[in-house]
Amino acid sequence: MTAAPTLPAPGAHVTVDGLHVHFGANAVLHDLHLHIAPGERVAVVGASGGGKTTLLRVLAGLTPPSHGRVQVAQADGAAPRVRVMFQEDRLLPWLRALDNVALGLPRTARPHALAALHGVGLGARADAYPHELSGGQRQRVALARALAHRPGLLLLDEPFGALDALTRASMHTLLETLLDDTGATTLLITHDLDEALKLADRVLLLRDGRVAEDVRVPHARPRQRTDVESLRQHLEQHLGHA
Ligand SMILES: Nc1ncnc2c1ncn2[C@@H]1O[C@H](COP(=O)(O)OP(=O)(O)OP(=O)(O)O)[C@@H](O)[C@H]1O
Repeated sequence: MTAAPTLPAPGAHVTVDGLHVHFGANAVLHDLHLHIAPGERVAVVGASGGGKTTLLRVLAGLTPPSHGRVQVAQADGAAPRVRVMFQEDRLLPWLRALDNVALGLPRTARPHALAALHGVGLGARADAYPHELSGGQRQRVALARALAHRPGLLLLDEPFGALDALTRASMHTLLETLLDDTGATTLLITHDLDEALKLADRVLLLRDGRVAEDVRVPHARPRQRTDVESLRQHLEQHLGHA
């Protein structure tokens, strides 16, 4: 019998070598190289249309590379579990919150799905349909669904972009706690430099289809604004030219 995936997966290792993605004549990613260590949290920023979502989709296996090598590997050799969370929650409207979280998990993992829902503070709303939840609550269900699969690699595409500032701030705190618990390697696409500097260990700036800047964020938690202010200014300056 196959065991239910109830144990945390160690973070996956990501290797991208010489990645090119073309859509017809449009060369979106051009000789991109990237290594992400297990458990690392990387934010990706850059101009609109600069290829951030394309990179995420390649890592998710949704867009094939035109050239190059992309590898997502678990340290223990297990098949990597990759989950994606988008700006819109993509919950199935006809399924209750718990059923949305449990979708794709074996029946034996249902208690685990409920635990994930508790983890995002929505254990009491397990029977609610998506339309009965607020936007922030639906994103929390989406986050529980992503994490219930114990991903080795969590890919987040502007997951909090549609939320108000207060809800976004509480989602940041929640995400940090949950990532500390799961150890998932994380790639976060964001337009918000403050969000990038708050949540990530590294910030990558994409320009001309490549990684133009790769900066490490000081590790102190909670981070003080002064720790990251010079980094923010540095990235802002480069974003201006992205
Ligand atoms: N399936 C596709 N077919 C053709 N062109 C595509 C496809 N997907 C993306 N593109 C093009 O690739 C380029 C990069 O798009 P992508 O969504 O990766 O950028 P982005 O950096 O995520 O942008 P944004 O910050 O606005 O979300 C754009 O010019 C876009 O039109």
